[in-house]
Amino acid sequence: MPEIILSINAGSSSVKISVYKTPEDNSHVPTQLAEATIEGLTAPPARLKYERGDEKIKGKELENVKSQEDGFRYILDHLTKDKGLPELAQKEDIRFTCHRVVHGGDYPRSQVIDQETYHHIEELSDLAPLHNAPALTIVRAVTNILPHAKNIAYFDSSFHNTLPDYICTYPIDQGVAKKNKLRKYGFHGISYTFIVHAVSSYLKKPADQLNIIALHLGSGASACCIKGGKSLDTSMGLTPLAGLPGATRSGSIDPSLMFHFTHSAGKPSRSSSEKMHITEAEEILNKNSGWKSLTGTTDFGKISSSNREEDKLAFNIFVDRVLNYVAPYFTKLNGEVDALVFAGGIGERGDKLRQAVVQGVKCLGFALDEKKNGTPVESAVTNISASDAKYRTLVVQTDEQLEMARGVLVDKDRFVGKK
Ligand SMILES: Nc1ncnc2c1ncn2[C@@H]1O[C@H](COP(=O)(O)OP(=O)(O)O)[C@@H](O)[C@H]1O
Ligand SMILES: CC(=O)OP(=O)(O)O
Ligand SMILES: [Mg+2]
Repeated sequence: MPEIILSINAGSSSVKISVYKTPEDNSHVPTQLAEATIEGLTAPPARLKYERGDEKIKGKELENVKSQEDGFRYILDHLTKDKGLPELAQKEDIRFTCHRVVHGGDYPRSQVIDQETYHHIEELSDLAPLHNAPALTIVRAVTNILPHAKNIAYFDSSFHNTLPDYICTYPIDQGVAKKNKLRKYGFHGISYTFIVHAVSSYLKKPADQLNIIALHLGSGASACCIKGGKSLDTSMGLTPLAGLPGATRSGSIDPSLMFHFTHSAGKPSRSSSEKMHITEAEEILNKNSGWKSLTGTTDFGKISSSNREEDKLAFNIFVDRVLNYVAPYFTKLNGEVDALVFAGGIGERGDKLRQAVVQGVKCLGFALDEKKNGTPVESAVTNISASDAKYRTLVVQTDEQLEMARGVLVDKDRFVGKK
């Protein structure tokens, strides 16, 4: 009998939930029944996008949805009330819930969320202040509302377990580093796993032979150097703050900057609560920096099409910081690159940004077909390279929910029997 999988992706500015049915055969291909996205949590009012077959809702404004948990509750209600989705007429129909958890510490793969895993994820919350705590509010809501469903955590950090020691070690006192587990972890790994699978089937090349420079550019943005299908380097670090700037995040800055920014940097922030213990410095760099601090908006679509000086500056900063990773990753891969991949909300929809980034690495042999780049992407993988480009540039419509649902089918036996 087909079973229902609810796949939940709590991003820093959005909640995306997809509903799948398990296949009748032994394939690892779930069938998507519906997909709901609530975007704009950092630029209210939040908006709903819903797709089930031909039924589509686009941009419905939601006044009372302010957090990832509100978003989850709204979507669950919407799904169970949707008469066109008889497979999910009642909450009890849901057998598996997958949760995207950004920081998984040393967990090398997905885990059933029991008390031990829950507490471990909670302990890691301080290292992903915009993510782990909101994801756990959803886990708690699921435990209350759907007590019969099996909760499984998929970690953004697991994909980067292959980082070599010379890349994930920070040059600081190693006693302190080991005791406090201070190292580069890296994130967006569920998306990078999807990208590897998608590019592998698009190019008909085995995943373990693929070399990719991948850019996941959304509210949070990161770059990943993928060698032989595995993470060799990535721009995020101990936390998702490092590397590229984002909607509300500064990205990498001189670590001393905070000492000069405010003297109360080390004090608990006003929003420190039982759920989130962060200092004023962390609050400033995670929640009050990035595009929001430069331009007043977190909407990179608006920034890209604006002529205001502050928007142009933000755009140029992003292009510059992205380029700071592309050429070094190209050399780390010895120039043997199957594709430069753009993904995430900005990577998939930001044609102007793609154009500027690719222009910046033109000397390496990347070039875009302007028409293909300017056409909204529709398939999972779209080749936007110019016909005479030496290297391929692809846009991948990443789907973290699908990647997690596939994981359930692959690992079902491991989950069964464990509560
Ligand atoms: N047309 C567009 N051009 C560039 N950026 C866009 C466009 N539409 C949306 N975006 C940006 O995509 C980002 C959201 O990306 P997404 O990956 O969905 O976010 P999250 O990190 O919450 O998962 C937002 O910063 C939004 O402004
Ligand atoms: C890890 C991270 O920054 O995720 P998101 O882009 O979804 O906020
Ligand atoms: Mg995201």
